[in-house]
Amino acid sequence: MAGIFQRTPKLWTALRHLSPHSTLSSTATTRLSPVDLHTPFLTCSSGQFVAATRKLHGAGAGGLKPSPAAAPERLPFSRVTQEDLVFFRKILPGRTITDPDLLESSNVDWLKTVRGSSELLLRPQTTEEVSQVLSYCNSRNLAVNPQGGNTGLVGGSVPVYDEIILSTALMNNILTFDSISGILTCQAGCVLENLSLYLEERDYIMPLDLGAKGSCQIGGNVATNAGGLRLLRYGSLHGTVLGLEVVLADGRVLDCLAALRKDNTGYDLKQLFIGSEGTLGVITAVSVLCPRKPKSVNVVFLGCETFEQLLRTFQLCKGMLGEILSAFEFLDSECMRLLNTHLKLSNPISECPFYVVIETSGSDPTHDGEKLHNFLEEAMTSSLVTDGTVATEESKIKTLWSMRERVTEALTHDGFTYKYDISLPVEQIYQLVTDMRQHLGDRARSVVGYGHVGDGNLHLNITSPAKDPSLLAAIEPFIYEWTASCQGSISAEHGLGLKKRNYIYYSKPSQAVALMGNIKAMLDPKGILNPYKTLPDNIK
Ligand SMILES: O=C(O)CC[C@@H](O)C(=O)O
Ligand SMILES: [Zn+2]
Repeated sequence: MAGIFQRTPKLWTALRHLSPHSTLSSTATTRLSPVDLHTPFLTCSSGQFVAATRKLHGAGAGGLKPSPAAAPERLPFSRVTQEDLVFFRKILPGRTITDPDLLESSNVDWLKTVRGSSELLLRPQTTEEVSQVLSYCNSRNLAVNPQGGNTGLVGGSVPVYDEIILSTALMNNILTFDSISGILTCQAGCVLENLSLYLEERDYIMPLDLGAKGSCQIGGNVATNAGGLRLLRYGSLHGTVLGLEVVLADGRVLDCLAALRKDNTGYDLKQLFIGSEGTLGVITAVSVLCPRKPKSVNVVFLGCETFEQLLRTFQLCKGMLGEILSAFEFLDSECMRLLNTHLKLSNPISECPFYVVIETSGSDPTHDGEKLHNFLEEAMTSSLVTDGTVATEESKIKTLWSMRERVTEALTHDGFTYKYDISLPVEQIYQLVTDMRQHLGDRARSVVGYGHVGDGNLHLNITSPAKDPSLLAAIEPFIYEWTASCQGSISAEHGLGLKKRNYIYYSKPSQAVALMGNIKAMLDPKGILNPYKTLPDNIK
């Protein structure tokens, strides 16, 4: 059951044509009944559908070679020989892949913007096998590209040249789950969605939820420090990952897989590997602190006239929904246009410059419903929102979430996409989109803004009919300079990978980058792990 509310009779009339929902008006003549808000449901996002489409469609137009600027020279690593293959086949029988057709999808990133030319894919099942592989590669000076679900957006998960692809896909066992503490321990190759389903059967959820959950793997999520849609509520993986098992470049196994909430015995080494994009070690197992599955989830889709009103809605929402607020996401009208045009998704409310997806997750449907009702009434009477719809039933919730989760997919049908993942003080996040539009004029096909308002994380995406170096030159370094002028981050949650590594200095001082270089040299002296990623080509 879903409800729609609106500010004016005219809008209400328009909305009634869209679907036969109940209404909540600011004049309080018709209100959302408690039933609308209290209907129980099982899960709260449409990740499965989005992930499945992601798998099928891949990305849109554009070249498959990294641009010369993005591609450094091949470093002097050894090349795989027949003797090497004999060794790998001995330790990984049937899982040493050299067939070019089978290698194809592992050599290309999801966006189809980076293509490597690896001739060897290894599929270990155990930590011991990973250790044997790395120990051998290190001694032979063979470069290795660790790979999870290959859903990354910065070219971090595919080889640049002929690096050996080390896939974690077959390391997909759940090791333990403690139903009292909620601590899950599993191998790195477990697909995020499978973990979510496993946990939901036990009344828990993963603290992480992403549009790519049908394909992405937990090891890859941790390696990129993926943020996603629940970060506002459950925090980043730096907090929810309690332990890691990592195989170092020389094959040593670092067992930091403790499943403890508190542990102050020395430096917290696992933190180094969270977000290191496979450059410091290969994550082979993870223990994660999982929240209880909420008993009551509501999703609201709202329209705002200005970004200023959207921010005031966020402020109001934090105050009035408090502990039950679990997501506050936005998309602009350009995103809505792409969803309509390319995916045929229809706008569930009337047209607005900005749209907001708010999710509440709590333990008491009556309490949560009342809070949400009061918030919506206040948001309307103070004219912060112009239109909206509420969903409590699982399928409606999925439909509303897909308006936000499928923007990435819609963009792939719009042309070659330049992607930016920026952290800024929340008041400034949309100004960047406005300035970029003005700066580019009609040189871009679309300039869209969406993202995680609750985390101050903007996804600014720009499309053109095909890859366009002059457009790129207009975007960069403009966008990085703009971000740096606000002390923002040029990578909020996607990592630096191949594409962004040389822009690190816009967000990190040279001392910090130099220290990162020292850490890399200490843990991986030959530099065999995911070369050409994360760290800049020349460390100052
Ligand atoms: O496509 C993007 O740029 C963002 C993808 C993802 O981080 C999201 O929040 O939807
Ligand atoms: Zn995101």
